[in-house]
Amino acid sequence: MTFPPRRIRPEAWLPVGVTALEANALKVVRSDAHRSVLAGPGAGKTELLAQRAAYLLQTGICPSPRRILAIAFKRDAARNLSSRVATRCHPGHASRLDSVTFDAFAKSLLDRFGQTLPNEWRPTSDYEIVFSTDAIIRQVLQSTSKECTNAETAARIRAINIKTFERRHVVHQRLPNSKLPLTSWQNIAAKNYWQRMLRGQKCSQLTFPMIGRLVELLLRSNDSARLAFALTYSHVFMDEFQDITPIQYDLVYTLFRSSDTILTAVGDNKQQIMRWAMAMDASFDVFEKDFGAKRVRLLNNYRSSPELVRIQHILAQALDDKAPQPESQTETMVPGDCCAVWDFTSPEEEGKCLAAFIADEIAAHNLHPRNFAILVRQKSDSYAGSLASQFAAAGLLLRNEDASVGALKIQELLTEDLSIKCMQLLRAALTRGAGTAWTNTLLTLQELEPTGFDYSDINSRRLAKLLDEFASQLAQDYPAPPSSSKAMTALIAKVIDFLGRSRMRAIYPAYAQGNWLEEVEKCITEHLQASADSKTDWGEVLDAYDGIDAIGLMTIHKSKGLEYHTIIFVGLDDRAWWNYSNDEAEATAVFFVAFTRAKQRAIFTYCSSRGQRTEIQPLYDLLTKAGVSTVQIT
Ligand SMILES: Nc1ncnc2c1ncn2[C@@H]1O[C@H](COP(=O)(O)OP(=O)(O)OP(=O)(O)O)[C@@H](O)[C@H]1O
Repeated sequence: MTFPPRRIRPEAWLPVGVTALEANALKVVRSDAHRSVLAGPGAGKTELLAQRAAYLLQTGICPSPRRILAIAFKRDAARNLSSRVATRCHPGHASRLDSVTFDAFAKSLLDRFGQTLPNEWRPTSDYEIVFSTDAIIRQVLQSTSKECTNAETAARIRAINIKTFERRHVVHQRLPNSKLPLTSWQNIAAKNYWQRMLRGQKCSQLTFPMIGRLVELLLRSNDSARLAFALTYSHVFMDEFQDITPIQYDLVYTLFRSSDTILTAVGDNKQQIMRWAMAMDASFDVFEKDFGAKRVRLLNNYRSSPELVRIQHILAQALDDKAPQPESQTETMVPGDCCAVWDFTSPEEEGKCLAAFIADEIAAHNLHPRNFAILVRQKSDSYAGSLASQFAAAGLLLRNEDASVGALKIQELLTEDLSIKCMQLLRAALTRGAGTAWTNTLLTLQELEPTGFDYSDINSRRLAKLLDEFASQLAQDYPAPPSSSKAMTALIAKVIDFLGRSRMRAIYPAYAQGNWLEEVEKCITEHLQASADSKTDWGEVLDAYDGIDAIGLMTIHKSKGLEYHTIIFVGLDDRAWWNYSNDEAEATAVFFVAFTRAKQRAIFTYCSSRGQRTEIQPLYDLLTKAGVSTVQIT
């Protein structure tokens, strides 16, 4: 694909990389007003944002040096959008899209402006990011209740639920400019908790929700910081808007409500599976009211076959009886049932049958292991062991993407920028025919240039020469993967040194936090060492690192935003869905997310030795209503 480096007239602009967009999507792409886009799975919401970025950048409607800010909830979603834009735009345009997670965005603001917070709320500049722990909350609540002179207040504080304390009483509302007024027992407890986290140790300890609240306060009370942001960003995109928390929404509101920045929010209420993590109610309604955003619906489904879309619609109606009927834009490619429940007598039989089925499908239909995903509700470890050995017996590699390597899960490590850059460089230097890796590494070097890259030939040649020299030396020093962990550590250190540690820290703020860069470096080394196990060819090692030939096993939450030819959900039983009756709506949304990852086929397995299916009967009823049959596999 070639990208125009210069401006295109808006009326001459055409979608890039897709043949067409549905009419409503095109309207949003070209819109000059706030919009909210509600659409079902596979409707092309993320694609719409990528096209809108291309439109705004290529036409100059987002004029240099102004930028687009795209905020997502997860790193892989942020990366998904930036890589779609990178394949649709000239690098000079694509580099003006900042696609970040909410947490990274809030943290970068705290790092830049945190010291301007009022005394009462100012953290130490070397603050640490922590997760709230029951032990600290318990300790704060106990000491607060002991200090209380009023017996009733003390009793109420003692009775606070530790699990929901932070959400309900600490970060539930905007912070005041001065001290928290001690007008309620909740505020007394919250104040002591803030004190403990801000000043209880040598450096402040903050959770991401606390950071969000502090940043909202600092922007509210710092006009010039707010103005700087509004001037920087002409447009803001928010994907998966159904999952936004009140903390994140308040931050967006404070930053952009009074600015000329244009906001686009896309999402699907039926895929709201983060209520446990504070996702707000009716986020689209609130946004539309506050910003005067007009709502647009998309009706196409570019992912799933017509039959899968028909079944999806029955599930969708259980979540929203007014959900419009989407229209599949793809064809059915598989013969027979595209959805079924398979009943097994034992997990061994189940593993054997699934492995044989996938192996046959790969052979018969020219599919690839990555076309399949094994999904589980949670605790992937408890399924991985036995499935992996059955799969290995059938010549298939199953990889638990949820398994930990050091401080990260494999799936998280693979979306870490440091890991991506290191693997690209190793591929470019140590494998044959790695043209794409070479190009991407050059782009990385451009991105990491200290003064910003100017796209002159002389500069491009200078970086290409640098890379060439480094790659040749690496190939000479490491003809085969090192077998000792010491040598592997030295290799990764060398690669990161070449990219430039301080530049990585400057470009990716997460790496400027504590020793996060070194933590990720350790994970990369550990995972590469494991991937190199008894292999002598660099190509095979790097493929193993990326899991290129492996079938991924992951939780439904981790599968969000992804798509596969075939998904196999293992364990449609009460034990896996143990909290089904606590929040039926959310559980049904989780089920909907799993089902809608499939392009061509969705299979659910059940094994009586793992649990009953009484509690989750409503999920089975939905499948039955859609005409999905249950097959006893013997
Ligand atoms: N206009 C289009 N033409 C062709 N294919 C498209 C179009 N829009 C999206 N797609 C493809 O359809 C699939 C789903 O798109 P996308 O991931 O953007 O959907 P989504 O609405 O964000 O999905 P979900 O909410 O389920 O994660 C992707 O493979 C994408 O490349």
